[in-house]
Amino acid sequence: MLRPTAALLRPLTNASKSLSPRRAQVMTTQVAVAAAVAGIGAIAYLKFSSAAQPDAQSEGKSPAAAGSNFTRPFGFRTLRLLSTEQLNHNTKKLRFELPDPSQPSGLTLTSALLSVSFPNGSWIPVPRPYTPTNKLDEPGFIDLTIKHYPGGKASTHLHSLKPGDTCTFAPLPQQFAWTLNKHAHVALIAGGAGITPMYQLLQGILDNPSDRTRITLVWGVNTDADIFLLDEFKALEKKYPGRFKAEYVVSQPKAGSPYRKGYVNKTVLEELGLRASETHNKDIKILVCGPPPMEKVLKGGKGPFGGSGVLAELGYNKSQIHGF
Ligand SMILES: Cc1cc2nc3c(=O)[nH]c(=O)nc-3n(C[C@H](O)[C@H](O)[C@H](O)COP(=O)(O)OP(=O)(O)OC[C@H]3O[C@@H](n4cnc5c(N)ncnc54)[C@H](O)[C@@H]3O)c2cc1C
Repeated sequence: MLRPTAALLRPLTNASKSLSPRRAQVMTTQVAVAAAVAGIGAIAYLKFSSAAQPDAQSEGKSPAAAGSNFTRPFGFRTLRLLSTEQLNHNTKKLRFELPDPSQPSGLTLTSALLSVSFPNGSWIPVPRPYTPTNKLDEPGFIDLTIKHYPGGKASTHLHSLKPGDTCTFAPLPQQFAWTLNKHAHVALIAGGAGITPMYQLLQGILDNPSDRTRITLVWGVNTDADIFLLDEFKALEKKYPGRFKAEYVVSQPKAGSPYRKGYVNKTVLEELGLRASETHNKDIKILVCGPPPMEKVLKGGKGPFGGSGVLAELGYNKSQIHGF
């Protein structure tokens, strides 16, 4: 899984490694002081820009300057919440206004934003990545689909926001770039809120008339009530027969549930035609996004003793698999 803060600090750590021990120590101290000062400044900036209700807002304009959506990595933007929609018992769609209402976000497929919030007026920023789920060419807004984890710092704060409130975001460096028609088939295996990058990607693929990639979506959830986007997926299956198929796997289904019961395991994936040896999987990419236990079962554990996962047992090699 992505570790945004580690990625931010990596260049500083690498720079100090190549110097003599004494210089490195002095440099490290200077860098640490500079980083602390910059950090405090950045926190103050983010805190006040997040909390601010600038004059522009009272004039009905977005808090950030117009003409500049997310075009630079780590270019922070404070966005105003336009509306919220409850999608199921624990998931909300939050629509934020972009600084330039005439332009789309500027994000590319499989992008995520880093949200920086200050829950309950705290001075300690809580950075968390979220994946926009609206079509990326839509101008003027981004939608975030956020699951509430009880006690979760960022998700509780974001679920508490009301239209007019603001939150600060920056684009994260892309971990996986989608290339048009590079693969004949893509299998998207999601668990819980891990559906969001899959939804962003599959909309981008299917909306692009030049992209012919076939998509199999497998979404594992705990209960029937956890499923949302059902109508959207049904409509896409109808619009793209033979190209898009969604399968739901529910670990604790209600009586009479129409969905497949259990976890996303080897048997389920075999039954869905996802064995590597099958002819239609000759040129396949497997993308996985879910809670750590699910990712471990599918991709195997980390390190030499991590063991192989279900996808290796199905015949896939590491280069065919990407985890968000
Ligand atoms: C690249 C990327 C994109 C993401 N996109 C989205 C998105 O679009 N929508 C979305 O809702 N989330 C998304 N997430 C997850 C999100 O960043 C947060 O981890 C999540 O909202 C929980 O944060 P929190 O501060 O509320 O919880 P925390 O305060 O960090 O944790 C509180 C409790 O929740 C549990 N918890 C936290 N995260 C998870 C998890 N992922 N699965 C199971 N239990 C968990 C913890 O065990 C803990 O007990 C994404 C994560 C990554 C890495």
